[in-house]
Amino acid sequence: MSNNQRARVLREHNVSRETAESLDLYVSQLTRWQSVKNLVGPATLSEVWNRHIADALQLLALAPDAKTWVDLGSGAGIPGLILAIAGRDRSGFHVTLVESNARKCAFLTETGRLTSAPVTILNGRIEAVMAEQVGADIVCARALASLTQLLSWAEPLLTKGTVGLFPKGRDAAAELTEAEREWTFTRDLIPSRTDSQARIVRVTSLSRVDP
Ligand SMILES: C[S@@+](CC[C@H](N)C(=O)[O-])C[C@H]1O[C@@H](n2cnc3c(N)ncnc32)[C@H](O)[C@@H]1O
Repeated sequence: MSNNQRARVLREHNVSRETAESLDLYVSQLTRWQSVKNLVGPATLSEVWNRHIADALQLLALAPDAKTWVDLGSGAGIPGLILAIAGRDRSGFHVTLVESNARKCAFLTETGRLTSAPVTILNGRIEAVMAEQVGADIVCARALASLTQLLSWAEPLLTKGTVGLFPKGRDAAAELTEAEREWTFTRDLIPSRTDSQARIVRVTSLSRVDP
């Protein structure tokens, strides 16, 4: 793991010493659990600061005033747990992590506790818990499903004022075209800071296309 990569990410995201220490703890937990639980793609661990930490942190800058976040299909806590660690000094900051896999939830619970991250971990299926998340400021999800599926899951929130932030790869424009067959929404395609081909889709004011 490159110390240069770590230093650059911490500098570019203006991370405090205390938060850097907690992110180090997150990385050491991820590395320790990875050997037995395979939480992230094995090839990505050597680039964890850019591929995972910076990729998550860039979302904070897109919603500087948001306090309540919901991360769908959180996996190893990307982006949700990383956001909670970085945002934990902000008053009222809280992230709900929704993850159906129990062993990933065990990792999230232990690592959330060790890093004092303001998280609630919901070990269940997204479709079963969305109604209780209405009113959140932001819903996000990385590497989970097509944009059409994400909008469908997040409909109870996105139709009531929540903003969606969905990191997507190079097919973001095609995913938007497909989603616009079923949904009407306001959207921006924001260039990713970690991958020149990737985009973050920001969605607001969702409604279903009239049949
Ligand atoms: C490919 S992983 C991505 C994890 C993480 N967001 C990331 O970017 O590394 C997708 C995760 O979503 C979870 N998942 C898939 N469908 C789900 C559902 N319907 N409800 C809750 N979690 C789900 C899986 O267990 C898995 O951990």
